[in-house]
Amino acid sequence: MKERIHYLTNWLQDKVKEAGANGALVGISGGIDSAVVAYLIKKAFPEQSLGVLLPIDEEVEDQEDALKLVKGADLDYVGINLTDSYHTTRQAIQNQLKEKGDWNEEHSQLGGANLQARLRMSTLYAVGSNYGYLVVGTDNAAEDYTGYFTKYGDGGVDLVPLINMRKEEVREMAQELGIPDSIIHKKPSAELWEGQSDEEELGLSYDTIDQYLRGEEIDQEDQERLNELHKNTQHKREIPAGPDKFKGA
Ligand SMILES: Nc1ncnc2c1ncn2[C@@H]1O[C@H](COP(=O)(O)OP(=O)(O)OC[C@H]2O[C@@H]([n+]3cccc(C(=O)O)c3)[C@H](O)[C@@H]2O)[C@@H](O)[C@H]1O
Ligand SMILES: Nc1ncnc2c1ncn2[C@@H]1O[C@H](COP(=O)(O)OP(=O)(O)OP(=O)(O)O)[C@@H](O)[C@H]1O
Ligand SMILES: [Mg+2]
Repeated sequence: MKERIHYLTNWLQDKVKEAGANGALVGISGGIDSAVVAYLIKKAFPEQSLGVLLPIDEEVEDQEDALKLVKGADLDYVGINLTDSYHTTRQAIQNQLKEKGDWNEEHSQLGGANLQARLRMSTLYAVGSNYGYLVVGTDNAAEDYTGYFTKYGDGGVDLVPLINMRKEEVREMAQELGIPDSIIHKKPSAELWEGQSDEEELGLSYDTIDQYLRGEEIDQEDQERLNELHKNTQHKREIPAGPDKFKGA
């Protein structure tokens, strides 16, 4: 793991240099994926890295794990509360669509969740452009394979250092980096609604997804679910589709 940490640190330095950028930032949720990225960018750019805390329906001061993390990593940080922006935008959308008679209540939870992820993405880019920093994402191999991220939300980033790492490898790296156990053993959650759990929503455990990613066989029912998730989210792993060049007159 030490070598892999060294490899990713060098890779981050190379990519930032290639881009002519000054450093890197990451959104800090208090979960393990952003914790590992936080430690990596601090190693790569000790004086030119930033953690960004973006609570929605919570005060910055109440983001205990996120604050513990940035302090433990000795990472410079900023907290920007997006609660008002989120509710104002969501309410405006809902009001107008209700007025048109088109509001779809069934889609509203997921719509709100994805709006949160995209507001965070817009904020990270605005902060990044202030410092000349690249936006570093936290998606791992399991999330990438299942498409478990918001297109242009948490998936909208410049660099994805953990993209080849299974969740078990992220945990192992977190241990090596000295990330607190309370963060490592926390139940994975996007926290986009009350009680959300990655594994419940996916219908698969990370252990099962990791097993598949290690090239091992998994239950047929799990394999079918995994195939369905992967197939339905293919569009998220590609650049937007455009037609072939028009060859007519
Ligand atoms: N075939 C296709 N070709 C091109 N575009 C296609 C498409 N099918 C859908 N789309 C587009 O994609 C949209 C659906 O994708 P998307 O907007 O991403 O939304 P969707 O995949 O429905 O939901 C995002 C999922 O990621 C999870 N998530 C989000 C954020 C963070 C985390 C976390 O772990 O922290 C997890 C979230 O809980 C949810 O399960 C559609 O509304 C449509 O615009
Ligand atoms: N409150 C928040 N403030 C800043 N960034 C956030 C916040 N919530 C989510 N994010 C960003 O969205 C990313 C996706 O969340 P995700 O839940 O997949 O990762 P995680 O919380 O780090 O780990 P885990 O998957 O184990 O919960 C986070 O890693 C983080 O960069
Ligand atoms: Mg999380």
